[in-house]
Amino acid sequence: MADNNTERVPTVIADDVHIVYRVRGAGGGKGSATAALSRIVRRKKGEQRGVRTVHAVRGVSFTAYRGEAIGLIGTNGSGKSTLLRAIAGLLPTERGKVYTDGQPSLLGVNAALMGDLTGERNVILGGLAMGMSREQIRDRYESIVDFSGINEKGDFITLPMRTYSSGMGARLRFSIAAAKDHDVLMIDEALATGDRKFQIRSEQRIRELRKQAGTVFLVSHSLGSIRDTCDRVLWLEKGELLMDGPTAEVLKAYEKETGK
Ligand SMILES: Nc1ncnc2c1ncn2[C@@H]1O[C@H](COP(=O)(O)OP(=O)(O)OP(=O)(O)O)[C@@H](O)[C@H]1O
Repeated sequence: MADNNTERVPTVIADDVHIVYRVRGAGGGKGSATAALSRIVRRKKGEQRGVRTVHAVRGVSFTAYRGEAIGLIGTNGSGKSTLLRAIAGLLPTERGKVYTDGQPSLLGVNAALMGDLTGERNVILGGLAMGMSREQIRDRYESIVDFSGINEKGDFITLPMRTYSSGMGARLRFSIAAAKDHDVLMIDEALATGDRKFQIRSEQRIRELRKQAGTVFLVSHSLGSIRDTCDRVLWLEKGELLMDGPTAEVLKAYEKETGK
């Protein structure tokens, strides 16, 4: 555990957070009897015509502290990515509040890099987007590319990113984000797409980031990655927080429930 963990400085506080998506133009199947019935039910509930709602996160509360690495687990569609996006300030809360210390950085497999630009240009773009100066990017460029391992099999960094495999893209995104120290770094599935060698490197980097007093959130279906990296786990199911506790305890309960 990180030394500074004893101070217990909160970095993220989620207080009864509810997130609701509104999907327009999702009426569907106008003519059928079931569609007509569901329209009537929706109108009774006061929903707007042609707008469906998805209540993706339901009353989640927790406090994250400096030096913690927190895993987020749960079956598909349980609300993990939605919760991270809300913490990053990318989604408004319907009810409840998220308080953060500094600006959390969200690193997802869909992080906005440009497919038509080379890996090289994307390192610069991603670095600037994270608030690094051009000098800082220049200084760290080599180590970012080395860390990503993109050039291990040839000069791929000078090719457009759309030519990368999904694993290569995810590795480059992680490497760019990991080049900077973060107060709160949130990683959505990035590790699962890399190979074992890269996973070990990134797990090591996550441990370093934690030592520099940051908080790391990791969403993953790979329980191995969660076990190796996190000391605390939040288990979400149907948008609700089912369990919040030490990794071994929560994973044991999750494995029992899911039969993994
Ligand atoms: N942009 C969106 N518009 C409407 N509904 C959405 C949107 N994104 C997610 N949802 C819905 O919100 C719920 C939670 O989705 P979310 O992506 O947060 O789950 P997840 O736990 O990260 O899933 P997975 O493990 O499959 O990545 C799901 O019911 C999903 O259909």
